[in-house]
Amino acid sequence: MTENEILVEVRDLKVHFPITRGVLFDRVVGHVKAVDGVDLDIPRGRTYGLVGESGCGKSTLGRALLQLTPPTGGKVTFDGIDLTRMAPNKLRGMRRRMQMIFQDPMSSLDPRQNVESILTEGLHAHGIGESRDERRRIISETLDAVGLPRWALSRYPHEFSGGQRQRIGIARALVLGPELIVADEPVSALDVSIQAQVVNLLDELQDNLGLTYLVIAHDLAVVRHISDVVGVMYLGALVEEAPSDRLYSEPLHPYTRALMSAVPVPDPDVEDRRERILLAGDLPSPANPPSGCRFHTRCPWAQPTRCAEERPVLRQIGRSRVACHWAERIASGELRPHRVDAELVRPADEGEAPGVVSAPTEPGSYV
Ligand SMILES: Nc1ncnc2c1ncn2[C@@H]1O[C@H](COP(=O)(O)OP(=O)(O)OP(=O)(O)O)[C@@H](O)[C@H]1O
Repeated sequence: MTENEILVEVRDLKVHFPITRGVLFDRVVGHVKAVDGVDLDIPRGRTYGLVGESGCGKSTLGRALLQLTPPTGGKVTFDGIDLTRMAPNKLRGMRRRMQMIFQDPMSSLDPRQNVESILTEGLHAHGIGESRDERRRIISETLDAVGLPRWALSRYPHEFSGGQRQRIGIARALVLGPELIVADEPVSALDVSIQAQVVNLLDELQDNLGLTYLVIAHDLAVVRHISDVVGVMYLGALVEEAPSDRLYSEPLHPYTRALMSAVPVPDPDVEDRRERILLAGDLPSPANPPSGCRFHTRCPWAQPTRCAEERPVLRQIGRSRVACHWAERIASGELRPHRVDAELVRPADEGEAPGVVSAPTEPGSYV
């Protein structure tokens, strides 16, 4: 493996779901542009975190990357192989190398199958293991790797706690020896106390097995600790992508700043003074996205020129890629946030400091 070898390359990926109407015959009356032109790279052995509010297209992107949802356009290359042009039978063979972990292990595990049967099923489907003994060995090693005891094999999913069920879900993916794992909200159904254990397990498995992850989460804290690079999605497109430390210390896109400002800081002094940006209004419909920059209808920094007409491309600014026409001038403080159907409030002790925009929406409703 070479340093920074790209395992997954996504180019101009689009997934548009048709909206149909009609009594006798379905007519296509529009499209939900769930993913609408995404470019990203995931280096081998690294973790790409994908964040954004509900409905912005994260899951659809993850599924399209694995070709579980057929893309409408664009290209996904895995280890140099173009998956979007692959015949279905060849793609089935590739699935072994690319696995998915789901949010709710209870609904993704068949309650009628015991753990042994759940794990053996994948081995059979992909013709892994020459003999029964060989398959048993693979399964035992996988159980050890995810920290489940041997007696788990004869038990059924409902006999386990949420955290253990997620370990079964991870084992089911791992038993096939994948290189890439797409984890869609892997811990959001778990108690906070259990979340860290599962995140640590994913981390440890990556170190031991050289796995590559795409971790999808609406919770910025989950993604922060596990990701090398984080991409922020809004209405089907990436608005910012940066190394994890950089994104959290210096968010450049107004939407990223809004997301970050919703995360509480443990230090009470910093917490009192930190910028809070509550976005106005709801997420527009992906069937009818705003013109120009999709975020301009909610952006506290939207300008009278360009924003409503010209769709910004992701462009490199320092170590980040940002899709905002004004990112540099916002970062320097030259452009100030203004009222967008929202009330501008300044922290009492900060005078002319950047404004805090409060909106008549539920706090936290956008993350
Ligand atoms: N099979 C489908 N048919 C039609 N529309 C779909 C389909 N799957 C997803 N969508 C729509 O595509 C958009 C993106 O959905 P997606 O589930 O990818 O978002 P998300 O960011 O993962 O949200 P969540 O965290 O709530 O799952 C939504 O508007 C959703 O309603």
